Amino acid sequence: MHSHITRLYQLAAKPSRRIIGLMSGTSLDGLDIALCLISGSGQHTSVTVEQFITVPYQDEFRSRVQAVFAKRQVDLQQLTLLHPWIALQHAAMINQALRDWQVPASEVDLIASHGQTVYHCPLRQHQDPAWGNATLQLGDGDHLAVHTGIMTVSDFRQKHIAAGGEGAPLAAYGDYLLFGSAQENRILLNIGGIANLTYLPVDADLNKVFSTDLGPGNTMMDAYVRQYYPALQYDADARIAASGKVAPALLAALLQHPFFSLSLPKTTGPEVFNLQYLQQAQQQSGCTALSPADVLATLNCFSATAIVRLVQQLTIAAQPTVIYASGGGIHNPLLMQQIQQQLPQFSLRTTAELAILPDAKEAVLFALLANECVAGSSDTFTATSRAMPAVTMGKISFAD
Ligand SMILES: Nc1ncnc2c1ncn2[C@@H]1O[C@H](COP(=O)(O)OP(=O)(O)OP(=O)(O)O)[C@@H](O)[C@H]1O
Ligand SMILES: CC(=O)N[C@H]1[C@@H]2OC[C@@H](O2)[C@@H](O)[C@@H]1O[C@H](C)C(=O)O
Repeated sequence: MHSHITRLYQLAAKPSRRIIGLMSGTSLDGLDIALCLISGSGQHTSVTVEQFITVPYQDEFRSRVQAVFAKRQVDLQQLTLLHPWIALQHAAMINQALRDWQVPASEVDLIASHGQTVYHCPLRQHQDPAWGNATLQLGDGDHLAVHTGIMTVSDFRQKHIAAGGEGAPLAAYGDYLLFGSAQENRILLNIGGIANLTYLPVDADLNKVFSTDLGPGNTMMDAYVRQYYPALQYDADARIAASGKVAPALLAALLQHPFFSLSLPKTTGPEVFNLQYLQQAQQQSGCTALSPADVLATLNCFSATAIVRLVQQLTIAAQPTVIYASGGGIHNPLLMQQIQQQLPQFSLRTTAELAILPDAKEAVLFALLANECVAGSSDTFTATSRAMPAVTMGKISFAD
């Protein structure tokens, strides 16, 4: 037997594993690195986040990724070069974080790497029956493993698609393992570039658990700010949006997108919700002469309304229901205020109240998926629904 396999076997048998979860999301703001101590697996999983940092991306990283990001036509050489290059950038960020935390690589069992999504195209989006669901994440796992010296699990989304899903959201798996409650229905709402939620009914009956994308979280607001205020990356604390007025006709046009009428669960991305879509909605509604502040106020309200409408569609058993929010959108006070105002029957909190830092949550979820990949059991997820195929996800790369 190869010594790699022996090591993998020993790793799977340990009572707890130290796993670095990585998330590089659609906002392109930075790499989230969560150093997690994960005990057990399946229903018996518990996590302590020992360290967390978001390493901001430099302009060079952002512009190289943006050259292909969510674009139908790209330079194939650039795409090919990016695959190892992103992994090398991420490896350098991990190595630096471990030095700062004074944690030797030999004390880390695994890296769980989401990679960088560059294109997401489920069948219901591209609508060409000759093809199926597809998604592409760059940042090769072998390069990460070799350049950190740490065994790496990567490319989680392909197995979900192979087993009948759309490749996203994968949040339901980790949310189910960590946050099920016997006292209350829980909605885990993540507001990143794209907003998604996981619904966990009381007792977290696996047949009813699912996660779905909701529509744009920050992505359209960020894209607009980056175009009209080139010195800014986002509308910090919604200062610009708060100084504008919502344009009802534009809001109504934005809410017409067919994505909102698709059945649940569903997925989307900046391939759909982007500035081109905004321009189209402005023309349709005759709102082409709005001030940037009014456009941002409307986009902010659009994201809030898309989230609220989907939550209102859920069939929720008659128990108290609490929304636990995470992701960068929780730092947007206008967005959070609109969500709470439009959903007065729910209490809106953050995952900090469940002992997981809201900014770290997605990185932790990928660490959990890697833990399941090496130490989980095929009995944990038994649902046969399209939402949560019962498969382990991720590909294993050895470091030598
Ligand atoms: N103080 C703030 N005020 C307003 N918005 C903020 C603030 N801080 C962060 N954000 C928003 O959060 C975004 C980053 O969110 P996050 O890191 O959760 O996204 P992501 O992980 O890239 O997205 P996804 O989950 O869709 O892949 C920023 O681009 C910005 O829009
Ligand atoms: C294809 C892709 O990268 N999708 C992301 C994106 O960011 C948020 C939303 O769109 C979600 O579907 C997903 O990420 C989270 C982590 C998920 O899979 O649960």
